[in-house]
Parts: sequence; structure tokens; C-alpha cells
Amino acid sequence: MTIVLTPVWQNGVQKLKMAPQPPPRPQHGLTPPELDDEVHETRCMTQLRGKVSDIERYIYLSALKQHDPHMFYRLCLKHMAEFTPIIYTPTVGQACQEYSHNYRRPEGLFASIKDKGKIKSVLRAWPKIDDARISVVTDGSRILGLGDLGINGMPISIGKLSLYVAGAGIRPQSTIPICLDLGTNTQKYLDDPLYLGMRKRRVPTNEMTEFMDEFMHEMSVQFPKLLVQFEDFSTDHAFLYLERYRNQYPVFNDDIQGTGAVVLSGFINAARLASAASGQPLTDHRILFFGAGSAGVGVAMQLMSFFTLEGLSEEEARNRIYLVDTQGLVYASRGELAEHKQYFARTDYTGPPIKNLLDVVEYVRPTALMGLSTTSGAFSPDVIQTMAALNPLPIIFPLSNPVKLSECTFEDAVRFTNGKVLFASGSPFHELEHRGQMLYPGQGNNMYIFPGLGLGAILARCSSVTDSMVEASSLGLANSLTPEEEDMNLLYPQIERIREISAFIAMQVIRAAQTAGVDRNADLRRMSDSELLAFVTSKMWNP
Ligand SMILES: NC(=O)C1=CN([C@@H]2O[C@H](COP(=O)(O)OP(=O)(O)OC[C@H]3O[C@@H](n4cnc5c(N)ncnc54)[C@H](O)[C@@H]3O)[C@@H](O)[C@H]2O)C=CC1
Ligand SMILES: CC(=O)C(=O)O
Ligand SMILES: [Mg+2]
Repeated sequence: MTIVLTPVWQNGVQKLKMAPQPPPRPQHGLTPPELDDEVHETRCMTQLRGKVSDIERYIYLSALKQHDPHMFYRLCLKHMAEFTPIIYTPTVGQACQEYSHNYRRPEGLFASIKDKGKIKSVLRAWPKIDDARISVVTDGSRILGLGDLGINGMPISIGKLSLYVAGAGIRPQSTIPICLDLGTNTQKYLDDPLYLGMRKRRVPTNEMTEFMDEFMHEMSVQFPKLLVQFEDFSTDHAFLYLERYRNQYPVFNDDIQGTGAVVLSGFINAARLASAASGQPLTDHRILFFGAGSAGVGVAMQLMSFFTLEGLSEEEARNRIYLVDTQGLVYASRGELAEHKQYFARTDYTGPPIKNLLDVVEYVRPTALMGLSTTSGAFSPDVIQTMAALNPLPIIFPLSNPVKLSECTFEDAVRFTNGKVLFASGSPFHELEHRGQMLYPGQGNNMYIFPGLGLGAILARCSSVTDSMVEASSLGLANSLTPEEEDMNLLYPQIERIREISAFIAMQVIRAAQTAGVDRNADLRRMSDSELLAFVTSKMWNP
């Protein structure tokens, strides 16, 4: 039985109550006599498409998910390309920003710093403790590229988990969206009378760490089969808590590891095409990262394995990577650097700071330009034109979310390279026609990775999530293009195939877990690859 959470008002306090989900086929007499499932699909799609704005469509789908989860997920799977921009980026960004205003009912767990010492009781409020398998946990401190949204970050956890259900067939009742309330430093929310979170600035890191230690411990006690996905923590805390807990609990950070994996996968496919066009060996690629936060550095770390898999040493691989932050090119003699940037600081440059992106591009002469900067339009026409002048087929990935923060649009990338570009963005753009040819943008978003990575980790009952499992998810994705998709020069598979892709990724992840010895489901070791793939597919929940 699937459960939904319905609000119950008691003494003025809204509480969670478990209610049985309406059965898929309601009793005779309770529905119109000629209600037909297929016609009802058309009716729901007509209602959805009749809404006047994306946020209205988001609110409609959110209600549909609650009243009729089977219909919601069935439509989601059928219309993946239409649904993801609504339930996920970009619209989920707006849903977060307006969460306190549009709030209707509880859909997840909230643990506040005020619960320190009694987090256990908060977690025990969750109705389906035994079913819990995957939780997306955010503290709202860096939601997409939209900054510190505090408790308004809840919809990002909800949206990611909807993709777990749709994309990997995780059962809806096995998912727990969590938003931690540790304050917010955004004055607008502190002043907003409708703001749903604590009206305090963020607690200092030492206090947050005490809270996180208790939270993670209680999570592992209350939900012993749970995998935790950290989402949209500000960069310092993203690295801190991933390192602190990754060997202790099954946990991964989506922005560092999921993004690293998805971009490595797209880069592998793009680099092959770019090298075929330039005649340069794969090991000669030079990658410039514009943005050196958790996502930029996470992706840079993961892209190291592109070069090491091609036979380069760690040092040689690191040399292929350049970072740019708000102060320009990141190099060792520039001055004090945040810890997460130090590994990639260049030691072969000692001159004055190179601040302007165009100047950095001219100095580095990259074959690939990655944007993880939250800076809309940073890939200006002259930057894109210079990339095109340097490379027959430049790789340009503006990966910041949501769409309005993308470093450039697909249209600009096509226009200023004359259609000769390998493009992937974090949020979706439409395909377009250029000189009689259809060109398709890739979506380099971790949504291709986390459903399959999570499913694999859950089925193998992993004690931790290793780097090798993350790399396996990436290579699994890179190898999942069909011949037709390769003919279309796609860098990522079509999103409509997400179930098939997630099953394949999950299988690769399970094998990597077995090799690393972190799997606790020994039965899977005895299966052949085809048996394992069939097993993974059989475990997927279907609406
Ligand atoms: N495509 C995907 O799957 C993912 C995309 N992202 C996106 O990546 C972006 C960054 O995320 P985080 O690294 O966590 O954020 P962050 O705020 O920690 O990092 C941003 C980085 O960009 C740099 N930056 C900002 N403005 C700049 C400017 N004008 N010039 C040069 N550098 C500038 C900052 O110095 C910092 O290094 C967000 O928009 C997020 O939505 C994050 C995760 C996944
Ligand atoms: C996609 C994602 O995780 C982000 O933009 O933060
Ligand atoms: Mg994220």
C-alpha cells in the first residue's frame, strides 16, 4: 500500500497523519460511471496544459501526486521531457523560492536546530519507518544557483525523490524528503511574515556539526536500510559532511559526486567527437572550469578519471584542469585559497591575476569550457567565438541551474560557433534548426545519475558509497547511448529511456560495490550480468 501524508490540525498545529492512498480503482459508485483510465490520462494532461504558468503546473502536479500517485507517475513516465522542467529544474527553483507562500500540506520531514538532543522523536514521526530506503536531505543553503533559501529548500528534496520514483522505480513510500532548518542568512525570508522556517541567521559550523552528528546517527538507527543523498548544501559544508560521514554511513553528495559523474559521462562522449574532428589525442584535452564551488570542484575531481583511464598519471591528469573563481584563474601564488580549490591551483603560472574569462580562455586555450558559476550569460559571444576559433568542435557545457542562470543559451552557443559545438546544459533547452539541420542540446544534469546510483546502492545494501561506484554510474551512462542516439550526435541518452538507463547504471553500481566489498546482499554476487539486470528491473515499482 502506498501512503500519503495528510495534514491534521490539532490545537492549531498541523501534524502528519498517515492515510491510505486512494485505491487505484475506487469502489463502484464513488466515481463517475464511465471514468476510463486512458481518457482520464488525456483529461489530466489537458488540465495540466491549460494552466497559465509553470508554477501553476507545478502546483497542479503536486496535488495530482498526492491524490493519485499512480496517475502522476504514469504520466510522468510517458511525458518525461514535458514533466521534468516542471517537477524539477527550472520550475522547482521557483517552487522553492515561493514555498512559504504556496505551502499547502506537509510532504516531508523537517528537523530544526531546536530539535537538537531529540532528533530521534522527529524521525519517529515518519509514518513508514520500515519502508525507508532513500532520503534526500538539504539544509536549503544553496538551492540550485538561487542562494540560501532556508526552509524553502524542501521542494528540491521532493523533486529529486519524484525522479527516483519515476526514473528508477523506487517505491514512493520508501522515499523521505528532508529539509533541515538551521536558519537562513537571507534577510528577505527573515523579514517575510509567511516564512515557514526559524527566523534566525544560520548557526555556526561547530553547532551545525554537533547537530549533523546526531542527525546522521539517529537516521542510521531509525532507518537502518536508508541511503542518504546530501543535496544543495553550501560548498564548505558539502565537502565537510561528505568527508565526515562517507565511510561511516551509506551517503553521497549529489552536487559533488552525482554532478561529477554526469559530466564525466557527457564529456567522454563529447571528447570522442571533438578529438575525431581535431585529430588530437584524447589525452590532449584541456578543461577550463568557470566556477570553483562544490559542483565545479566535484566535476573537476571526477574528470581526472577521464585522463587516468586513458593512461595518464594523476599529476598529468590534474595538469589538464584549470579553475576560475570570482578572482579569476586559480593559481597557487595568487594568495590564500579555500581548501577545496588548492588541489587544482596552478603552479605553472605566477604572474598577475587573470580575471577576465576571455583572457583566461586565450591563456589556457581549452578544448572544453564548463560553467558551474551561477552566473547568467558569463559565456559571452566573444568567449564562445574564441572557443570556436581554438577548436573545430569546442565542448561548451553551461551547467548552472536554473535556466535563467545558465552561462549561455543553446541558441547563442549554436549561433556563435556556427553550429559547430558540443553542448550540454544543466537545465533543459529546446532543440533547434541550424542551416537545415536539427541540433539537439544535451542536458548534463545529475538527474541521469542519482536514480540509478541510488537504486544500485539500495539493492546491494551498501554500507558506503565508494568513488568506484560513482565512476561506474558515470561509465554506465556514457555507454548507454543507442546507435540512433549516436547518429544524432547526442551526448546523453533521451530522457524517455530513463528507466532502462537507470537499470543499467544500477547494475554497474552493484558490480562496483561488490568489487569494493561494500555490498551486504551477497545473493547478487552469484548472478550473471543478464540475471542481475533482470533482477534490478524486476525490483522497479511501476505505476
Ligand atoms: N548540472 C547539474 O547537474 C548541476 C549544476 N549545479 C549548478 O552549479 C552551480 C554552482 O553550484 P555550487 O558549486 O554548489 O555553488 P557555489 O556557489 O559554491 O560555487 C559557485 C562558484 O562560482 C564562482 N563564481 C560565481 N560568480 C562568478 C563570477 N562572476 N565569475 C567567476 N566565478 C564566479 C564562485 O567563486 C564559486 O567558485 C549552481 O548553479 C548549481 O545549480 C550544481 C549541481 C548539479
Ligand atoms: C541539479 C542540481 O543538483 C543543482 O543544480 O544543484
Ligand atoms: Mg543540487
